[in-house]
Amino acid sequence: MTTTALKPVPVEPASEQDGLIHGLSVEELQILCTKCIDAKATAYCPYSLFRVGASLLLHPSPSSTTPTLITGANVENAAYPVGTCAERVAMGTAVIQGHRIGSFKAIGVSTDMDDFCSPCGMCRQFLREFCELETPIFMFNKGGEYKVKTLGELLPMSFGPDVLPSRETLKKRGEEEGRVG
Ligand SMILES: O=c1ccn([C@H]2C[C@H](O)[C@@H](CO)O2)c(=O)[nH]1
Ligand SMILES: [Zn+2]
Repeated sequence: MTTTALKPVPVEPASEQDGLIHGLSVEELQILCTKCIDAKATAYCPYSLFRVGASLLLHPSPSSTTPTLITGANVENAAYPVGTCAERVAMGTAVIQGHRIGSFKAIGVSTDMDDFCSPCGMCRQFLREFCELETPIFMFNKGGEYKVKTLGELLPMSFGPDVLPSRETLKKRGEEEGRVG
């Protein structure tokens, strides 16, 4: 299932350096855009009828000749809150394939709207577990135009695994304080 590739066009100045857009080549940005638009077609959203597609671009491995992407789409449920967003479906898929922090070069999100849809708060936190704060999130509208923000911009002063003391520290502290759990 493929869409005619829409050309990604920024609607705001995007950071460009050495011919790269937020660190992505024109080819990588094109495939990030195409993949999240294609993924949108796989959404299960009979309740909201609001299709969302997400794509995760992996950092290239030394042996890879073409960009590698993992995709997801929103999956809803008759019990509405049980439904899952496209971003978490994509990231969950990546995680079970063994990817972790350091794997992800960029994230793409697309909808059928003229406007730009940014990941919800729950997805921002979910992504925070596995992405650097510098990771760019490209938000594409239905025409392939985009706005881009880093995860850190979308989730300032965030809480992440780095904040938690190690299990060893917690255990030791618990023992010192005479706590059981
Ligand atoms: O960034 C977003 C925002 C919403 N949705 C989904 C959740 C629900 O299925 C539908 C309407 O909120 O869109 C996503 O997948 N990603
Ligand atoms: Zn979400």
